[in-house]
Amino acid sequence: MSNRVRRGPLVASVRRELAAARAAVRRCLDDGLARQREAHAQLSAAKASSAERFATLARQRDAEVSAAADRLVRQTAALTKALRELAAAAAPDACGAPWSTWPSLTESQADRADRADRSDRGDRQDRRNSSRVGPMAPGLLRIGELAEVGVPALLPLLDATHLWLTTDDRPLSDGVIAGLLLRTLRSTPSGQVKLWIFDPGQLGGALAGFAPLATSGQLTFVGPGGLTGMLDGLVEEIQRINEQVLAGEHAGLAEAAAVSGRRPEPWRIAVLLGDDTVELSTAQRAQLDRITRTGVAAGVHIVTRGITLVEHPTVLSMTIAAGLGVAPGLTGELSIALDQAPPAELVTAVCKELAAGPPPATLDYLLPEELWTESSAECLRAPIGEGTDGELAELVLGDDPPHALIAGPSGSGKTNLIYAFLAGLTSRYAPSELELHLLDFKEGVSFARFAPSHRDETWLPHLRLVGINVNADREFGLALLRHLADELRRRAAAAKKHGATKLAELRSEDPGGHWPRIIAVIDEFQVLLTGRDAVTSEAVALLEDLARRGRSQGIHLVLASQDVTGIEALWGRSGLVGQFTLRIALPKARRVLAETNLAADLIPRHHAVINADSGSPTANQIVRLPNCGNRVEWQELQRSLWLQRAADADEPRLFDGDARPAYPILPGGPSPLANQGAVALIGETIDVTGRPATVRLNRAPGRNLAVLGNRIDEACAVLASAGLALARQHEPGSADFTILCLDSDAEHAAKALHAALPVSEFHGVDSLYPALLDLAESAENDRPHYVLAYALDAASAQLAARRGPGEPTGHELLRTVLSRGPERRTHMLAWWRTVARLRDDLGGIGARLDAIGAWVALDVHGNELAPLTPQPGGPVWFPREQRALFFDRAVHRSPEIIIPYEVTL
Ligand SMILES: Nc1ncnc2c1ncn2[C@@H]1O[C@H](COP(=O)(O)OP(=O)(O)OP(=O)(O)O)[C@@H](O)[C@H]1O
Repeated sequence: MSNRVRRGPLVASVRRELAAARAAVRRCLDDGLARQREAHAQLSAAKASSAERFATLARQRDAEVSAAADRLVRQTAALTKALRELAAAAAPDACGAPWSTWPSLTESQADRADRADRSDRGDRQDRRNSSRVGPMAPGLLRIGELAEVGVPALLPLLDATHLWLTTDDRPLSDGVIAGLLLRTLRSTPSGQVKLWIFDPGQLGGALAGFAPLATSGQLTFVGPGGLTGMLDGLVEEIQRINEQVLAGEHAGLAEAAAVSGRRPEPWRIAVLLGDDTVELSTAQRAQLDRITRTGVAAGVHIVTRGITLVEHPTVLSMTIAAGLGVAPGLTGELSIALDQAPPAELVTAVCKELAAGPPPATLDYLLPEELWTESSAECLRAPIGEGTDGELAELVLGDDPPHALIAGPSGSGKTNLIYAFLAGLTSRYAPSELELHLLDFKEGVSFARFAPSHRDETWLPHLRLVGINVNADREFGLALLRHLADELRRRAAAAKKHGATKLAELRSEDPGGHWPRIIAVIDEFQVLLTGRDAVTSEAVALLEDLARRGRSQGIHLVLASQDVTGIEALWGRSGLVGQFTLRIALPKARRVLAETNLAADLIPRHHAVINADSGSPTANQIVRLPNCGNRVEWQELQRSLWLQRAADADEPRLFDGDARPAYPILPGGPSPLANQGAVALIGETIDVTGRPATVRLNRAPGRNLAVLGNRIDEACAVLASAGLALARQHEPGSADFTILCLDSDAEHAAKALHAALPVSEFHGVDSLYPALLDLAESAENDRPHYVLAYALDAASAQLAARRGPGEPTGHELLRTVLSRGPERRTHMLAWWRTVARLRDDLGGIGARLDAIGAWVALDVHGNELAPLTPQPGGPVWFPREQRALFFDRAVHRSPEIIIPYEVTL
């Protein structure tokens, strides 16, 4: 029972709990079912809207993709543009321009000339600046375009890399090399890149378009056997540059150039075009490796096709296959669509232009901004061209160096250099500061432009004397030196008086004096020193004196010579040469610099080596000379200088060895002095002033003149000028003239003179005897009577003919007139065609010739004149056209050379 009782509450409790649990479960179930229903409802609703939502999302996605694509296009375009701009800046002008835009192809010769001309007229200073040589390497060089990107593919080369091409397409790779070379050459100053091309496969044919550069020394084609020499040469260059140019101060030429502002050495590029036949020897390989490792710093670059280069940071390698290039070191994986080779005619045209060099600067390059502002008290200083530093390079003459020697073979530009120096000097110094004497011993008229002429009335106001075509007239050179020696004496005396030891002191002690510096330029001066005769010995003595003492008196000599003989003529006289411390050597000049100084062999044309230390190799200055020969430019300069001259400035004296001096119009008229002896003019002396040669016909015995020789025109000219001059000195009608003409060839001239003289008789061979008889027997004692006899020896037979008893022969009469005439004021001026005939007429061998006090010899050799001169054996004289030897016993120690006048009757 008790168990039943006790079990009852437990059951009930369980039942309650079970009921509660059941209720809870039922509630849960209901909730679950409700949520299930709700979820089903949601699912149904979601299912209903998903298609639309998907479509929306897809739309959103598409829009974003398209916006991103747009952005990509825009950004790529901007990037490409920026890259292109960058490329254009990195590869400017010739470095990057497509071949079709290169001016050489599109610009005609005329356009180029016009462009050069326009730039010539530009501002002088700008031109000086623009002509300066840029020291830095050009930009990057275009070889094609990055295939996928369309951006230029650019390579560095100068001062940066060697280039090693491996290729299956030789023409394409050679085109790449040609393009690189052409761009490099065009974008560096002329002459600053030297090329070697080793092309054993085609013997230079692969890059034949560059051949014009070989003519100007910018390119060397290396033959199959020349590789060793070329590599050895480049190794030596690198070594030299390291030792002497960089000298431990700079890491490379690029750095040296950046510091100094000028490139001390050109770039050197060796192009090696290999093929299957080329196998480098061990030695060649070793040299190539050395160049590869060390070359870039020294500006030496290798560009190879098919020849392996050693691995080195400066080696850029590129593989060319299937028309594309891949250069991992440059563009990574990207391939390069390579440009076509430059057109062959473009290569040749550009190379021809480069070989010709840039158009030379001209005269105005040397002129100052303002004329005549400098003082020459201390020295004379003028530019003659542009030095390697781009600055004007000057010649200086003063106390040190005092004198200059210029040398160069024919055509090397000596005259041009002298023009350049004169332009610089005459535009800086006024004529009161500088006087010029110019003498040219060669045939030609290079200095004639500085004197007035019928074409141009102007002259160079500094010029006192100019001698042209003097080649045969060494005496004129001597005359110039004598003139300078006189001036030297005058200056030395003035310096002594003022206690001055040099020109600057004299000028400050004597401020009112006229003490310009004097420059005497003698071109082809060796002609003056060629003979072993009195002219040479006197010239050398004078030159020595002038060279030694001229320094302190402001007299400067500039001697120019074409070949060694001139210099050697001086070389034997070390004292003389030593004074010429300023040396100027034109290309290939020999011996003007010191023996060990070979610079003149290395300079290109239109350049000069200036050396102010007697040619010592360390004092070389290389100068590029402008073209100063242009006549029109000179005329312009000369006119502006001429217009500034002083109002009383005299014209310079022009001596032209090829011209006959005209009979001068003498100043004044009849002179009372004529009564003591009138003066016959017989020609012009070879002298700085062009002084007339005269014979005074006074009452002294022997005052007759003999003209000797066969040259009819000149003999007639001597008699005509003598007759006209004599007539001019007497009152009209106060003197008599008798013309004797014994040869028909001279009749025209004799009659013309007869007509020109106031009171004159004319006799031919028929009336010769009576005329001589009159003259011999004349009682007249005080009236001047001049007998002008033409070809007197032609009447020798008549003169010798015997007459009746007691009658004198014509010869006797003639001798009487000659010997007794002068004291009665009757003078004979007679022409004999040989000395022997003169002697025959005067009495034959052993005849005394005292009656001939003066003579003029034309084509007569010196030894034939022995009986007429005090020198035993006669004077040293070889007849020359248009020149005569003149001797007047009354005034001369030895005969002098004269030029018969050109007389127009
Ligand atoms: N710096 C220059 N630039 C351009 N042309 C030049 C230059 N120097 C000389 N020339 C030209 O070269 C030619 C020869 O020059 P130049 O007459 O001065 O030589 P040279 O040495 O005096 O010759 P020669 O002794 O035969 O008279 C001339 O036509 C001249 O115009």
